[in-house]
Amino acid sequence: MLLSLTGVCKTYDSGAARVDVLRGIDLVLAPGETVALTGESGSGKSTLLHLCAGLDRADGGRIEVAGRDLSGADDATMAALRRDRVGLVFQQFNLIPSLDVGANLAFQARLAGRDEPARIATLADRLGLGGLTGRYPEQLSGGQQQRVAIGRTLAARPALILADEPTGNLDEATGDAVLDLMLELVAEAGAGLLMVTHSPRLAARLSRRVHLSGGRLA
Ligand SMILES: Nc1ncnc2c1ncn2[C@@H]1O[C@H](COP(=O)(O)OP(=O)(O)OP(=O)(O)O)[C@@H](O)[C@H]1O
Repeated sequence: MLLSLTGVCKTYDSGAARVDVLRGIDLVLAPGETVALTGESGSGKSTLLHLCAGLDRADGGRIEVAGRDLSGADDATMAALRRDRVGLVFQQFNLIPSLDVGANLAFQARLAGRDEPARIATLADRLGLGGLTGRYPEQLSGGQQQRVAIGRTLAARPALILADEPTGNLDEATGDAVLDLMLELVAEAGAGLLMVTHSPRLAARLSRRVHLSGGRLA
């Protein structure tokens, strides 16, 4: 299984306020599956995604990513897992401003030890960025920047992609086009995708939907 969560709990304890955000989450995601994670604002969607990415730790339960148990993993192991197996796409594009589009696209793949210039060029073309590889992020529109962010993630060939409202900053038509492309590329790679979205319309495009409410998934 690509991603497996069993009885995952998370509590935030900020002084007097104690919030049980996740109260026993069970979820499995197989290679090739695309799962939409919906839920009201504050229901814990980003928290759940961060736990799966090893950016934060659960208080209870078990999370396995690509067969590796995250509970006992140290920070270096978590970082290596993010570098080699997990791709993250966030609403903020997080591109590197001092690198041009081509270098941004190649950056994570290089970190993961996958220096594949021909693949990067193909990805850039597929993403409609072929003529823009010499530009810098500030010279791109929001939709173009998000396509670079998605391309950069996919270039590293992650087994699992975790996306937090990846098209949240884009207008509907651009968001639809970017999601189409992302789903196409994810399917070709046989990767798994867990995507947070507020949009039932976008959620309907994925192979499965789960809803977070009251700290549990339904
Ligand atoms: N570091 C933190 N310390 C304390 N409370 C936190 C922390 N991070 C998140 N929370 C709280 O945990 C709850 C879940 O937050 P989270 O960001 O996971 O929700 P979300 O479903 O992603 O929300 P949104 O859809 O608005 O982005 C919220 O009540 C939030 O205030």
